[in-house]
Amino acid sequence: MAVKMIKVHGSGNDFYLLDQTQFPEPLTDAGLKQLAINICKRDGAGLFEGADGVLVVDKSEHPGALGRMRVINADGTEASMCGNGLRTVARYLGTQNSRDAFRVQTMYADLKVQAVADFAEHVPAFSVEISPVSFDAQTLGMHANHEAATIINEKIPALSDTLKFSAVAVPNPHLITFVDHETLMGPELGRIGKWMNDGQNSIFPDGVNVSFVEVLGQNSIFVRTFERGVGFTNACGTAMSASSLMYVLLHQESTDFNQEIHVTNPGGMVKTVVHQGADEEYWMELIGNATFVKIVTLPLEEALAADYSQASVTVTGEQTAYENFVETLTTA
Ligand SMILES: N[C@@H](CCC[C@H](N)C(=O)O)C(=O)O
Repeated sequence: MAVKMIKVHGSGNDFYLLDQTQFPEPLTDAGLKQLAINICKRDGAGLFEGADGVLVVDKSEHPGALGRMRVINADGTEASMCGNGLRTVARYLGTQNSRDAFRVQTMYADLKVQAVADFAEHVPAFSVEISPVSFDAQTLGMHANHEAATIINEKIPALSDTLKFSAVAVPNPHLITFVDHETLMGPELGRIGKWMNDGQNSIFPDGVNVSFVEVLGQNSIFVRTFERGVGFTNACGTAMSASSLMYVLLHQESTDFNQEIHVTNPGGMVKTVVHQGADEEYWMELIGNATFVKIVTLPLEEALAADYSQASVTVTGEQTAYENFVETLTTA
């Protein structure tokens, strides 16, 4: 049996999108994990250039949801959400069903998604809802500062003498700190990110996505992320949403809810808007590219055995358009 996957990305955070409805029976969780570990490997060991994870699309039984998205990280662990991935899944399901605005089932919520104006020619873009938000240590799987119930803009002395962290689940766990440019580009992010995701530390035993954020100007931030289950990525959509939330909450003197925030990252840019709902709950809009790079087909048995010799590929041409778009960001 052949498996068809689409290589996609949002801000350079890249995935293989696997529609399980192509199979007579969906793959088992063990099969999905093995596939993700095999095909995502970098440096020529995976399928083509590898990926940060696999986006698994399934049918949804939920009324109003056009489909379901599961996120398998490159190391085979499953994440509750993926903001950059959701935009590409929204594009995939929207095209299949000729719909512009709908919901997608994710692990904890059926999230609103919507097609928006292209970022540039052949750079289609989507807006996706990021929620639910929680600061609760139990939800985050966090054991820090003598079992503090929340950590918002506070030092975690075990991690760093100087940095102040905020821990927030959106709903996957994030640790956010605002830093100067030197710290943004320095070694601390790698040190803390690797340590918090070693599976042995007592602060985040299940791991956490760690982001360093530099404020570039009013409603303009740069986010660099070390992702749980992956490592350094070009961008992490939920991290950029969590960082935008903390930017609004901690910089009320210069910004507020419902304002568009320009978020740059090593792979490009997105826009975010932070909202506070009627019940005081926070939620974010994440708006960015949903790029389909190529379509890859290979025998399933071979993909599961990490043999890519019979893989065939059709390139869409969208990556060139995306790279041209990113070029305009650096020359603007
Ligand atoms: N890249 C994603 C997040 C993927 C999941 C993350 N690695 C985790 O384990 O929580 C995004 O764009 O949000």
